Amino acid sequence: MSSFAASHLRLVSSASSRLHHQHGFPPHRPAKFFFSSSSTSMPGFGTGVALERKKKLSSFVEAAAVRHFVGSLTRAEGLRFAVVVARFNEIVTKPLLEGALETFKRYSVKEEDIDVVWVPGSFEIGIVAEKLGKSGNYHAILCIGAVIRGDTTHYDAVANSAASGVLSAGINSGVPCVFGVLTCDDMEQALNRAGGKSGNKGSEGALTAIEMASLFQHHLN
Ligand SMILES: Nc1c(NC[C@H](O)[C@H](O)[C@H](O)CO)[nH]c(=O)[nH]c1=O
Ligand SMILES: CC(=O)[C@@H](O)COP(=O)(O)O
Repeated sequence: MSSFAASHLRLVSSASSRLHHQHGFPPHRPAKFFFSSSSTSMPGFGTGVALERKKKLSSFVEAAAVRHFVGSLTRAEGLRFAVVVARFNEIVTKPLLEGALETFKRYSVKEEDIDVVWVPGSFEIGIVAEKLGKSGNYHAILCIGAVIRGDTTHYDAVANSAASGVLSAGINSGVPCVFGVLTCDDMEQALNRAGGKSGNKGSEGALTAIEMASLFQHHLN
């Protein structure tokens, strides 16, 4: 398992209903908005170490009452995803998509819970992501593209539009939209990030999509 995934697993949320009752917060959203099952704790929470530190560090006492909400990578079953992929620079976006699909599979997302939508270029990703988000059919949308610098300022326009398009799609639809669009100076940089020596950013994007989908579905719903 990658260190990225391992750190997610360590960060599984924990808090006790005792704290909930003690502090009576949030008054309007009781159990449902609260932590879900996990025996794994934030480091130091509810342990002898925490009690020891409580005595020494009054600020830690306050910190112990703070509730942490983190999406889980191990509760992906049943979550539905769309992947919006740009055909432009397909030699890069195809391996990014493959990396994403492999990662979804590895984290127990079923093939029938994933739809892949192709668009001409990264500029077109945002509008499609927003429509998919608003459809109510998906828990998260992963956006994949590769913008590679040319001779003119066209690169900046496409890269910035893709970023703001994906951001707007998430905000306007209320569904997490993940930015898996490479913005590279040359093809070598792009291929290195599509399964080459710098990893696969499509795979990383899938992990982010699972975490965000879980956060929304299991904690913020
Ligand atoms: N140059 C790149 C583009 N350009 C195409 C645009 O995304 C768009 O399809 C066109 O302007 C029509 O609206 N797309 C990329 O994904 N990557 C590029 O490097
Ligand atoms: C986005 C690009 O880099 C490319 O398609 C445009 O290249 P150019 O700036 O050389 O026209």
